[in-house]
Amino acid sequence: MTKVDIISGFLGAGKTTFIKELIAKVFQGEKVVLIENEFGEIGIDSRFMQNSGIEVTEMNSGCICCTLVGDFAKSLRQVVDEFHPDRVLIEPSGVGKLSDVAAAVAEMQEEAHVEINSRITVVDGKKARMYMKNFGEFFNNQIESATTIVVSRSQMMKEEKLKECVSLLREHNKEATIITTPWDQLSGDMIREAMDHGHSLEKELEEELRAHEHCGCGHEHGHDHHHDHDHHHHEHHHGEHHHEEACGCGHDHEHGHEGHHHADEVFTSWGIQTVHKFGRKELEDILSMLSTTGAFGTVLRAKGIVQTEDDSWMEFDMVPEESEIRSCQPDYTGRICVIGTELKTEELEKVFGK
Ligand SMILES: Nc1nc2c(ncn2[C@@H]2O[C@H](COP(=O)(O)OP(=O)(O)OP(=O)(O)O)[C@@H](O)[C@H]2O)c(=O)[nH]1
Repeated sequence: MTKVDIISGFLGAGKTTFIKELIAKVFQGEKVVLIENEFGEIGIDSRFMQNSGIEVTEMNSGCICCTLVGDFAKSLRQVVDEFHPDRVLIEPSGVGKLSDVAAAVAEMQEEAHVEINSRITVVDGKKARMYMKNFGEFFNNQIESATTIVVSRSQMMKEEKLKECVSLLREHNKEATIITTPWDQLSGDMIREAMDHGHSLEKELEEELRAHEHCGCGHEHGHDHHHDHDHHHHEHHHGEHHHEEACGCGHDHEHGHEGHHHADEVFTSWGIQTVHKFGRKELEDILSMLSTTGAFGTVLRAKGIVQTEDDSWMEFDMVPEESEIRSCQPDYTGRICVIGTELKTEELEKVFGK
């Protein structure tokens, strides 16, 4: 039986960084495959995993919980058949709904010989309040569906702010283990323990689900459930399709007060491959403009790898109010990906597409 751990989290939360930590500290000696789903068409992240010694399957240009759900099921089956791994890590795109991804895995648990071990959500502690308010439909779903929540950037937060963040998370999930200690201070055993707690929650949920399986509405219900134990969020999964209409079974099918959208109805991405050689200052200025002006739409994430004027290479990461540029090894070509809402692609083209 292959264990499946789903590591979700909103755009730029720290999923990839946390997965690196898991591979280095927790899954040593295990045969691990990572299925990585990027919303943008230009994949950036797989290169970060190149030296980690694990197999990486990339799925770009859409969301494995909506447009790519069929491809995703196929990929999961394929990696299990081909590699017989001990563990498959799934990194959904930052705008994926964890409940939908988990439902897609749950649907094929038996035939693919996999079992969900944990549903982890990485949360940028500094932005939790803002994302809850602005993108609650996606952000809260990831919180509500998690068995373990990992707060990133907690080392940059004052105690008061961290407390506030935890109580916000608790409003949406009373059961999950919340990791607030910076993960680089935790031993592999401690992280595993927090995940195993998630595992027992997952089992409880499955049992609870079996007990409630038939509500008599004639619809097939997915194998997923919010575990805030209030039943306002009773959600129905219908494989690839999401029905908005009332089904008359007497349950409240509201998908939270925010409505029910696919990620590609709300978020857009823009990307290019480029041979342009950027100056460090030039790149810094662009990232600062993306993050502080509305001239490019609402930019929630930018990342990439580009060549520099002196023929070395740099990779960059930008989330609102935070950007980072690092030197790195050369890549086969320069690549840039930007994700946000109402992106002004002509403006992005002007600054990046030289
Ligand atoms: N200081 C600090 N930076 C962090 C932490 N976690 C992530 N980051 C930074 O945040 C940026 C995004 O991190 P990623 O791990 O790529 O985030 P992601 O969730 O995989 O992002 P997507 O590509 O949007 O899915 C990077 O610059 C990281 O170095 C953290 O705990 N502390």
